[in-house]
Amino acid sequence: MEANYRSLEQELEAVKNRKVLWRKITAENLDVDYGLLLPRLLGSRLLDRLESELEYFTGDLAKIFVYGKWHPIHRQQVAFGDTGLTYTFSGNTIPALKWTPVLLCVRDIITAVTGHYFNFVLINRYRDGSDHISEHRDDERDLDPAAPIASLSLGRARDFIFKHCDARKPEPYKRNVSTVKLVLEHGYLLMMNPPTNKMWYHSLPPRKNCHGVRVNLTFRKMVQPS
Ligand SMILES: O=C(O)CCC(=O)C(=O)O
Ligand SMILES: [Fe+2]
Repeated sequence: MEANYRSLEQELEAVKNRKVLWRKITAENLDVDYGLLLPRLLGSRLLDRLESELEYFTGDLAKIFVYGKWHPIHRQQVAFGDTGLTYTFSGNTIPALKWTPVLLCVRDIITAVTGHYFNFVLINRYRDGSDHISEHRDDERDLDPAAPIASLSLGRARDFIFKHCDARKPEPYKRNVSTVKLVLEHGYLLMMNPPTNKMWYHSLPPRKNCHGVRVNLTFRKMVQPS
């Protein structure tokens, strides 16, 4: 009775030919594309697989160092990538674990659909609406500044907010630049294209009434260790 059964990897492979209908959103120095990559059931199958096979970092790798103190992160986190890559952000350095077959498969479909190459993925797991990520820019030295970041969302939909750096400044430097809000939904891919991460902060704020897990995969291009 296996004739009609296709493995997750085979199903993902078929997405390589998918024509994503992108919605482009632009503002001053902000350039993002947003579109459905994985049909609902396939997205759920992928989420189930990640939920059963991923183990998230613990201990020092699940902390950040800000304002002179170590803090636990308000979400779970793990990273995979090419051998030897590390990612230093928020005062901590995390290593890339060896790619799993399914993560390589997802990376390759994103490359097929977008034309961009990635050697690293940071995975964030939000257990419920109290897990979140604060305003930040992904502009670290380890990242290739000319490459986009591809962010795949699975599970519970969450608000995602972009804020221009000048809108965060104190008076009289502050400028009134409107925030850009998106709801990141199950199966959708968000491309953050340069120079977005130079000028715009982004966050996934806590949402008290949101119950359920969200897993987000941000595929990135790191500059190789020299
Ligand atoms: O969970 C998300 O959608 C975004 C995560 C993020 O911004 C990051 O890992 O840098
Ligand atoms: Fe980010």
